[in-house]
Amino acid sequence: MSHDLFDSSAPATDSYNASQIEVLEGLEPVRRRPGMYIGGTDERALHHLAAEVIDNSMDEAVAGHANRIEVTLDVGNRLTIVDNGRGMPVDPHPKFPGKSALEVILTMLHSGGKFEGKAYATSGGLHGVGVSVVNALSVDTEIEVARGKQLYRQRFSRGTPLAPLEELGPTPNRRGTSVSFVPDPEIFGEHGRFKPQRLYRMARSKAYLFAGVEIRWKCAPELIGDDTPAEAVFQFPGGLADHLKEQIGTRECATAEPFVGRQDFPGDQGRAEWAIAWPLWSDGSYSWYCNTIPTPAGGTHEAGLRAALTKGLRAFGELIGQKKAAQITAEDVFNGGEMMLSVFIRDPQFQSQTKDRLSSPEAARFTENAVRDHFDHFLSDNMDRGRALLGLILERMDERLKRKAEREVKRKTATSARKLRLPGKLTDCANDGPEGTELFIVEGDSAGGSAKQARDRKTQAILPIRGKILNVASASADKIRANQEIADLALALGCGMRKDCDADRLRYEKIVIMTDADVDGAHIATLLMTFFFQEMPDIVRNGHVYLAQPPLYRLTAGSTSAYARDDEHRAELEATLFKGKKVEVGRFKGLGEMNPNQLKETTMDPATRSMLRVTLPQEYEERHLVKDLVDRLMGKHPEHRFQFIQANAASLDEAAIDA
Ligand SMILES: Nc1ncnc2c1ncn2[C@@H]1O[C@H](COP(=O)(O)OP(=O)(O)OP(=O)(O)O)[C@@H](O)[C@H]1O
Repeated sequence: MSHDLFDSSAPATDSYNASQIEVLEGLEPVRRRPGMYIGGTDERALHHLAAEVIDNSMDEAVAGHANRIEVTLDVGNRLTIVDNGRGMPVDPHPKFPGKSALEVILTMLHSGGKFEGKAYATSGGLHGVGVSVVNALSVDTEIEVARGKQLYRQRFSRGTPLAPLEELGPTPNRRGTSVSFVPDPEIFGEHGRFKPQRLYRMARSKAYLFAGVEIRWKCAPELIGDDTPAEAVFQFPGGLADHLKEQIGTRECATAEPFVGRQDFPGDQGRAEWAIAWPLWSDGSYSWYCNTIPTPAGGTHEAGLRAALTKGLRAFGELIGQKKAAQITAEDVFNGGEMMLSVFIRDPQFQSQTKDRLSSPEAARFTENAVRDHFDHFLSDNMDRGRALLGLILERMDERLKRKAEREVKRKTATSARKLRLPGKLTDCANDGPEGTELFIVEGDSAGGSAKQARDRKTQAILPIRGKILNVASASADKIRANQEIADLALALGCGMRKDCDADRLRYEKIVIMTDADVDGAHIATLLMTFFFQEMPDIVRNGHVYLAQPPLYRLTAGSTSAYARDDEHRAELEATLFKGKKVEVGRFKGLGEMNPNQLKETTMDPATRSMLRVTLPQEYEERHLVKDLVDRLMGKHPEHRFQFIQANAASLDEAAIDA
């Protein structure tokens, strides 16, 4: 059966067929779009490669299989991470004949041992993507595995194995994995080099997060430029508390001891550890982790901590009769605090492969419950300590409320002061600030009345002007200054005139000249444009001035009706929409004749109206001739006008002469 849609005479689509549908295999998608996997190709992304490999060794440690990790940066931008864990599996993979598990891990996305929670309980790895991405984006990767007293090795370049897995012979005293790689300059550029200081900090913070691991840092001396040591050993039996102590140094805090704790979640679901202090002077510092992965953007574990601390302080306030404490917000508790929170949970969910933010919903409840109990004890076991902390937080709360009240007063006085200076006949819009607001300059009071009803009160202001305003091109400066209409206009716009004109101070985003669609209306619009050009040229140049396009006719036939801007538009509508129909034509004598709904629909509502933006003719503007043109057309000497009309008459079409 034939159908128009399948018509063979349709334009050829031969080139769009199965051959156009690509499936990126293996690690190709990673090289094509590295950003999807590591968040870009900048310095941060480069260091993300290091984090992926270190995280794998940390997962081995947290699972109880490793207690030592070495991080070594060598010349040639080579980074090597060695652990003494179980070693990546090397046996042939049952699903991929001829390939070892190691090769599968390194060359296939979504291969890993952390999906099921059998080999690891609370791991940072979960997507099975990390080390294969590192491999794809490295020009030289070398993996060594010591397992079952045997040593194995395989090398790769840009994700492709250079040879099959080699068995190198016995290694009786060694076990674990070594991953050594050089990031690909094709991806990260020639300048994409590891920064010793960044790696050093990364290695150190990992050690704080898990007391059961020792991390050794080594860096080729020629790479060390700053005060980063070339060698260091990190082990922190006190975990986060050690880290916090170092960070606080000798600063005085609200409580002599920090709030430090650790709590398992019920049902073997993981645990939370935290270390928090409130120095008297601090800008605040926050470190959140999940399964040793830093989550700088926070997430659900952080939300749980917020809730626990805020509710805990409010409850303590109630306990000691401090009613004010009910108004404490998380902002009061967090601002100026130095906080570290590390949770370990099963099967965590992050917002992306770069794991910046934890999104597992259960982490909020687990963390809140775990912390809350300890915090209640921290406050009430030693009442002086509780009072001291509550005192500091209440001070911060008072400051916040004071700032808020001041802002409120400032805002109010600013608005009322401004309102005082505004002309009486201006009907202003409710929104403060120019964004999205419009001033309609309307001809005559009756049109002003309709416009007031038709406007959007929030964003549209109305300024009615009476009849023809002064022609500024032929008036003296004194006369202009003395003119009330112009003074009102200038006040409403707020941007100053002549030398003082500053388009940035304009009180509205758009100024819309809305006059009747007749000769008088055109004359008034011309006078206004002359005014803007001469007195406030920048607001024209910056495109703030518009001409409304009210219709001249309303055409009706039965239940169909439409508006026509001018005679030409009317003829067009009669020949199309109303073709063959008996049309009733109504002519609007002025804007004031339209009812507010019609005015809104045709001329004022941004969704349905059309407007013209007033611009300066480019070729005149470039030659600084606009002023000259305006003077000739609008200035004191009628003979110049006459000459202009004679010279240009041929180009004026009949319709214009008609008008
Ligand atoms: N140092 C290591 N020791 C033991 N096994 C490892 C080591 N590094 C990686 N593996 C194994 O390789 C698998 C794949 O690692 P990969 O880094 O690709 O992903 P992942 O850690 O599972 O998840 P993610 O993509 O979230 O990092 C791991 O799940 C683990 O089974």
